[in-house]
Amino acid sequence: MVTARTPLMAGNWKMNFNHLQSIAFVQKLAWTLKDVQHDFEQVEVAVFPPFTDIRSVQTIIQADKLELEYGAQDLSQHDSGAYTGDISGEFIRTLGARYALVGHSERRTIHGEDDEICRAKVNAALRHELVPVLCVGESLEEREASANPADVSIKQLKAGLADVTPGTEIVIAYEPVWAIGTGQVATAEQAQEVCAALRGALAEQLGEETAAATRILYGGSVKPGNVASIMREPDIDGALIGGASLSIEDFSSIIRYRSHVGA
Ligand SMILES: O=C(CO)COP(=O)(O)O
Repeated sequence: MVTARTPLMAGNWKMNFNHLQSIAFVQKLAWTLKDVQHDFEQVEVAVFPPFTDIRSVQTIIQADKLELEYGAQDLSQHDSGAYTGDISGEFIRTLGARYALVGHSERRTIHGEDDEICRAKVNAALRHELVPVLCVGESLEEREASANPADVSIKQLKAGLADVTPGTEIVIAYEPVWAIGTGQVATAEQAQEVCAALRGALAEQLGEETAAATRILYGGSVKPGNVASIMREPDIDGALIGGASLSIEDFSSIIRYRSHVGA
């Protein structure tokens, strides 16, 4: 059973793996975790496949009774109708998904999604009983231009959660843009500083109780070699992993960070 702030290791596949590859990957991941006797009560594992893979991932997880969770990488802010190319939260929920990413920096920069769109998408996810994983984070220019590295993330968090009520399950992912896909991971101290500030902002917006129960993930060049030090920080409750989540070896090693020497 997943309880509040059970560490969450989430693999964001981005636009990788077609549905056949996704089947092979999820089966192999499940076997690998079974082999190492992964304890799913200690660490929750979720994958975020492309939309076209979700049905296949659902079928494998249900057929083999796997304890993996899954979610979508995005969703429409609309529920149905004339929105060519959009995917409704209702469709995603009907496929048994638990999560939906909102406002990943690649959506914000490549697809022009601003805070208002993210706010509408958070609300759409909640309307359809999906847990929104709101992604926030600053670019290098924004970090250098600001006295407080958490400013941009706090602004994005407050805007995205503007309509959320206390006690609602949400997940926050702090992903500094300069650390995504660059191999330049934030130090554990840098990540902790912003995640602690985000928890403070959550407390202001939704109250202490919700802030204390909400998982805040770090994302940006998480690898087997750096995950244990990141996970030692008190305000970091998991990781959102891009590149390394496409390798069974790396992703399962990240999931098993507790077994790393010195962890
Ligand atoms: O964007 C990310 C996850 O959402 C991070 O990607 P990388 O782990 O490849 O840096």
